[in-house]
Amino acid sequence: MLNDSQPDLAPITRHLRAMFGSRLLIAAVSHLPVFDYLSDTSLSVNELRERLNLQERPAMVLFPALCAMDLLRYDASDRLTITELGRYLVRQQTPNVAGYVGLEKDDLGALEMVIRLQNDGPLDAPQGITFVKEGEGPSPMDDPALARELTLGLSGRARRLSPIVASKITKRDGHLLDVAGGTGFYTYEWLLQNPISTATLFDRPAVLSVASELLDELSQSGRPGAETLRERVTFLPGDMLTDELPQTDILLAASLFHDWPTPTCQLLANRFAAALRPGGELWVHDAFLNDTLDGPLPVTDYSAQLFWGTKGRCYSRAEYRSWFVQAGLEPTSDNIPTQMDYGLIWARKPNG
Ligand SMILES: C[S@@+](CC[C@H](N)C(=O)[O-])C[C@H]1O[C@@H](n2cnc3c(N)ncnc32)[C@H](O)[C@@H]1O
Repeated sequence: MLNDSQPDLAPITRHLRAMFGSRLLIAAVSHLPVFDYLSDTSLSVNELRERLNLQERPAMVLFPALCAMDLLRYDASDRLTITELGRYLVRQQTPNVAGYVGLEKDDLGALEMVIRLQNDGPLDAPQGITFVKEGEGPSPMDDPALARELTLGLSGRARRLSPIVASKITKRDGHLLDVAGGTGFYTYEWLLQNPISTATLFDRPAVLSVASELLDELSQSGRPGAETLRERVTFLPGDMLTDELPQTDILLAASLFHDWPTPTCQLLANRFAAALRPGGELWVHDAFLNDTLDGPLPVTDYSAQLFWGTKGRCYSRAEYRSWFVQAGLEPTSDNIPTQMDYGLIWARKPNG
């Protein structure tokens, strides 16, 4: 069993994700070019978006990242302006390091980041988008080999974080619905801590077959209660965007919203609210931007990674809570850290 007294693995994922932040920096300095537009004026988010010809998602990945790098900031009128540090990226200033950053301008990752920023995603994705199943188009989550690779790729993080998450979300005799539950570890650990409760693991069929194998392994581990898991879990294949979801007391959305654009997040929040029984709870485990959309740096780097690979980005708690309110839920003010730059927030469905 793991718990939060063990080392936080965040340094590893921070080093990994810094690559995507670096690509944003090079794109902003050498290709877009953000610092030229802001060199002698401040601009609102929408004004800067228009000048750069960026859609909402790439702008909400790039601008928070440049703020987190202390290169841009919001002034008292909520307009973006260059910081003292950022002035060293303005070409008219002497000295500046825009040319030095520009030595990397032909880096293939940076060039592809520019394309993705300008296009709000890759120009072409013949196999579909990572971790996403939407409509009739191809999805790697429906290809047995790719679904296995991607699901097992998440399994180490899930093994590590799931006991911590299970210890922090509500203990309850009732039902947990783990939507887009992937490996199933969040479900299994919660059931181990709630010995008479039941759960549904909802995901694509190819993902659930990997989750079932992982459950076989856990069931035979000798851990107390592990032998009861199989009879308490229902594997439910489906499409969370269109299929009916079973009624539940607790709904867990772990690393889920961040794969989707804002309108889909609102749709999902509405669907999840409808699946909750009165008094039920929607729990989100994710990495959150500051409500001021200016950091923290590990999360803006993660947002850049998600922008690169999925249809989503990281969102602030305020953005989540606005979806919850629109879905008829009552957000709590709890901000519960876990590890690896993740945390939990939750909302309640009113009674009756
Ligand atoms: C980033 S993974 C998160 C998995 C797990 N919750 C975790 O935290 O490890 C996203 C999951 O969403 C699932 N998914 C994507 N689109 C889906 C859809 N339309 N219906 C159901 N599941 C979907 C994927 O198969 C994948 O397992």
